[in-house]
Amino acid sequence: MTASLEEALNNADLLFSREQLDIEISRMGREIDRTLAGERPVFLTVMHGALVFAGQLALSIRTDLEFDYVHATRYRGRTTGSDLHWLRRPEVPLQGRTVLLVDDILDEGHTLKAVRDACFGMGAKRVLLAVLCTKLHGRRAHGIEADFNGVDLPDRYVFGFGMDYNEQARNLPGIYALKD
Ligand SMILES: O=P(O)(O)OC[C@H]1O[C@H](OP(=O)(O)OP(=O)(O)O)[C@H](O)[C@@H]1O
Ligand SMILES: Nc1nc2[nH]cnc2c(=O)[nH]1
Repeated sequence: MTASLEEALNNADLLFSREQLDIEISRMGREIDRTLAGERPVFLTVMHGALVFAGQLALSIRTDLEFDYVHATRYRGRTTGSDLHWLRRPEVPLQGRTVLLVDDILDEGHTLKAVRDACFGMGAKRVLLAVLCTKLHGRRAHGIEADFNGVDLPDRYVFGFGMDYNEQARNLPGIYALKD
């Protein structure tokens, strides 16, 4: 049975506060500006998880951005991933464009790998990956890593700051991890 959010919080640790994440996201914005060197990218948010992070990251980037979003989900409210379901593909033409792909978490990497490949399939010339957090373990899909990363995480299920615990907790202002 699904635990309530209260039960989950009683069985979780706060890993990163909002204040700590604010600092890292501002740093990422500066790094992204330097890398873009004035080029206007498609800022492609992967819904739902990236919603909170993407808004804050966009405000930390000074280069102008063209917004679009995709909706792809592999976990669908559960704590283990399965096959990827596309609910929305990019609308903005990506031919010849640099895409800044924005997601909350790089875990096993299957989601971002599939979305990145889809962007290349639509003609993107370069796809840069920006994630709020990266989970450290040996299960990453081959050939996927973040170009811009906020914080590293232990190998535990996390929620908050856009990430869900059974579709709860996305608006918690920090990253929490379930105890093992
Ligand atoms: O690296 P992976 O193991 O593929 O996992 C990362 C993905 O999992 C989460 O999405 P989820 O499928 O939970 O959908 P959501 O964004 O709606 O929460 C998260 O937002 C990433 O997109
Ligand atoms: N909420 C959440 N989504 C994920 N997607 C992949 N890993 C995770 C995780 O630890 N938490």
